[in-house]
Amino acid sequence: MLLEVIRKKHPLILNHANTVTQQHVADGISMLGASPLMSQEQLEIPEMVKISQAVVINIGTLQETTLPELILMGQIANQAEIPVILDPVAVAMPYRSDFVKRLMKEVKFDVIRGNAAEIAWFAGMSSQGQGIDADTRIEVQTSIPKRSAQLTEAVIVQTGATDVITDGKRSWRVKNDNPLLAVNVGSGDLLSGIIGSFAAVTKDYLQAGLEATMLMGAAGQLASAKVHNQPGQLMPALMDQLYAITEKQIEQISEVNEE
Ligand SMILES: Nc1ncnc2c1ncn2[C@@H]1O[C@H](COP(=O)(O)OP(=O)(O)OP(=O)(O)O)[C@@H](O)[C@H]1O
Ligand SMILES: Cc1ncsc1CCO
Ligand SMILES: [Mg+2]
Repeated sequence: MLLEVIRKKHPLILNHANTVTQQHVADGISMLGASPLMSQEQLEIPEMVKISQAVVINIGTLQETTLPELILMGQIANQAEIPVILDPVAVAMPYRSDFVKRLMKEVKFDVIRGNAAEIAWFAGMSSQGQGIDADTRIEVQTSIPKRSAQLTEAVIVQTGATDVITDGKRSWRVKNDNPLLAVNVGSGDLLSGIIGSFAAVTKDYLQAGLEATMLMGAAGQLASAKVHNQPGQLMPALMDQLYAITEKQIEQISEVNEE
């Protein structure tokens, strides 16, 4: 298991976060044992990527003027062979689709983490979801994330009531009992940062995606049990669990099936 490796190595995770949830992302990465760094300035990107062990690009509050910075971030990381994770927030909206196409022309992404509507877009399916939220009707078909993985050559982590982790050949489902996570804006962004933390300590990005998703699911369940249906209390409780959770607890709590 990789969590103990993260806690020992304390890898540096460079994030282009969105401006809505970046505090949650930074806190979560730090609580679980890695080290977050947020940057949005193109001129410092080369020196920042150089000291990082993973790069996470979240397009939640994208701007046209930041595209060159994101390309530079991704390209330097690609050259340095450190993992690059994409969180394609609301990618099915036409302008965002175009933005991500231009980004993916220049940058190879190792892992893409999104909800079902976002992941379906990479498979050529045109559901536009509802802004940042997925259309839950298309959530659990493994064939769609598999196709997305094959077309992008990235590991796909599709989140929802059931999470799917796939490289297009092997696939796992992780079942969640955490509806409080779904209403907390930024839990997906946080998971993308956590995936960056796991990918930072292994070249097996499929395993990184799986273990990160299991951690989030297990920590989410422990936190949900503590806050008694008060979703506003969930984020601090989740942070406490990310800090304290053990690999043994994750194994005991997670409901994981390989397909
Ligand atoms: N209906 C649900 N039941 C249980 N868990 C869920 C449900 N929907 C999402 N989750 C969990 O919530 C976390 C975030 O996934 P979600 O699909 O909501 O991401 P997202 O839409 O990108 O969120 P955001 O944009 O707010 O960050 C994941 O860990 C996922 O397992
Ligand atoms: C609400 C919202 N809008 C843009 S990014 C974001 C956070 C969820 O990704
Ligand atoms: Mg999202």
